[in-house]
Amino acid sequence: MIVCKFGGTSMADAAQFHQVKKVIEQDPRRQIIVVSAPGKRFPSDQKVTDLLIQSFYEQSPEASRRVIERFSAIQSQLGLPEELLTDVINELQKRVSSTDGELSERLDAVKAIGEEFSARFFAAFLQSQGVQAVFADPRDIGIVMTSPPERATLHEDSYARLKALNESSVIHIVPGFYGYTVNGKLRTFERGGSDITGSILAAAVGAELYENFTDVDFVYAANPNIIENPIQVEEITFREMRELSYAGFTVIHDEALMPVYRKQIPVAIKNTNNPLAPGTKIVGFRPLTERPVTGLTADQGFSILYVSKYLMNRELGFGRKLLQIIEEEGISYEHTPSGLDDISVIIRSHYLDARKEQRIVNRVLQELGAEVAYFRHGLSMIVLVGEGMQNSTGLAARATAAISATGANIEMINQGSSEVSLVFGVLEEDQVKIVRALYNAFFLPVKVKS
Ligand SMILES: Nc1ncnc2c1ncn2[C@@H]1O[C@H](COP(=O)(O)OP(=O)(O)O)[C@@H](O)[C@H]1O
Ligand SMILES: N[C@@H](CC(=O)OP(=O)(O)O)C(=O)O
Repeated sequence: MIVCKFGGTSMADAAQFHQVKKVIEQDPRRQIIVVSAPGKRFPSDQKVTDLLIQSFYEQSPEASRRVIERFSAIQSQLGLPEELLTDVINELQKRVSSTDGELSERLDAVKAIGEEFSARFFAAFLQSQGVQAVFADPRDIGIVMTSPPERATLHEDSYARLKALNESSVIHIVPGFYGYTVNGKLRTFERGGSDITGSILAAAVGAELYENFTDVDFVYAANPNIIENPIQVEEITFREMRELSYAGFTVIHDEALMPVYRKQIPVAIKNTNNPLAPGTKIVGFRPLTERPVTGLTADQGFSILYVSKYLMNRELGFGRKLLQIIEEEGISYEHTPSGLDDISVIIRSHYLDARKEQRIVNRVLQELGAEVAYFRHGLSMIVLVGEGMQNSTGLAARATAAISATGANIEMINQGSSEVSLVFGVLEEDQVKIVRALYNAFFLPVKVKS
């Protein structure tokens, strides 16, 4: 049994529906198919999920109209029953105008329309082509979620229920991205969460492989939107992929790796439109290569809380108290590089606003007796990742030299959460030139001086 996930670009229109059907028919083991909402048909297009969010917040008839237009085009081009489109229209109108529940719950219900109807339409299309396929409602098969809305996680009891999918002989078309709480409340994962749905199902049924289909032939050593023709990564460890996915590699969601990793189920990242290409294998272990760094990535939208107090390192519990203040504001943090008399806390900027920042600074100065405390914004995190890094001497020096040669300042350096990553905090405006400099330093053949 193979579990496949097809992302938004793979489900973007009727032609892609035909292509996904072709891919499924290439291997009879492809029995559980997770699909995302229709994504971009071309670079400047909009994902249906983004249009649904607009239709919710802006109560925008234009955004709702464009959602219906996307599904209408698929329905008419595939000759699907009109009732399916009517259902989309009715469900969209009902959920956007609902006043039942908290705002974030109502938003989840609207966002999930994209995946639900992508799956319903695709199942209907396969049936119209004589394929034994059914729409698998997350409520019925047991994708049980825990709160909170928008970033729910799977309830551990789900695995026992989902295992039953193993006994089925028909192809199950499962909408990604969402499930239901024990009280029947719809909850979505974080953005990009259909990857998580696929991983959960693969783990639950003990799949021999989890195939994550997207629109690129490989995972590349750097974002192909920044580096032209980047080096292909044919094999990568779970640990490396998690570090890279966490900080900007949008090709797979970082939380999608743990369920399959626990069961040592291999993952393959493949291209829906070039399915016979080998793709990138995500494995538990791989032999080290001559290249210590496997990939590099960048993610922007970070802030830094800088705190300084003489002899801070001698004050028992100073760090804990500082992080307690952050926690009491409902903020999670990313890194806390520190020195003898100072400490920095790296935070994703979307958690912050002027009033929160002022409250935090005041408490740090008054309650912790800090001499200096302030926020800096507009930072990017650049992450170098590689299993070979831990045994590679001089790597940090090579990286800092490459960054310094661009004229950019390094605001922060930190060992990542595992010894396979190194994190540099830089100004957002320097991000692209630094990614290019690091890519040249670690991936381009060294130009031997003649
Ligand atoms: N290192 C990388 N390797 C491959 N793709 C990457 C990388 N970093 C970013 N990407 C981008 O991720 C995109 C695939 O993710 P996404 O757009 O979410 O696709 P899907 O719709 O299949 O979920 C690729 O088209 C590519 O532009
Ligand atoms: N459609 C949802 C879930 C998802 O995973 O989409 P994609 O597979 O296109 O990244 C989102 O945009 O977040």
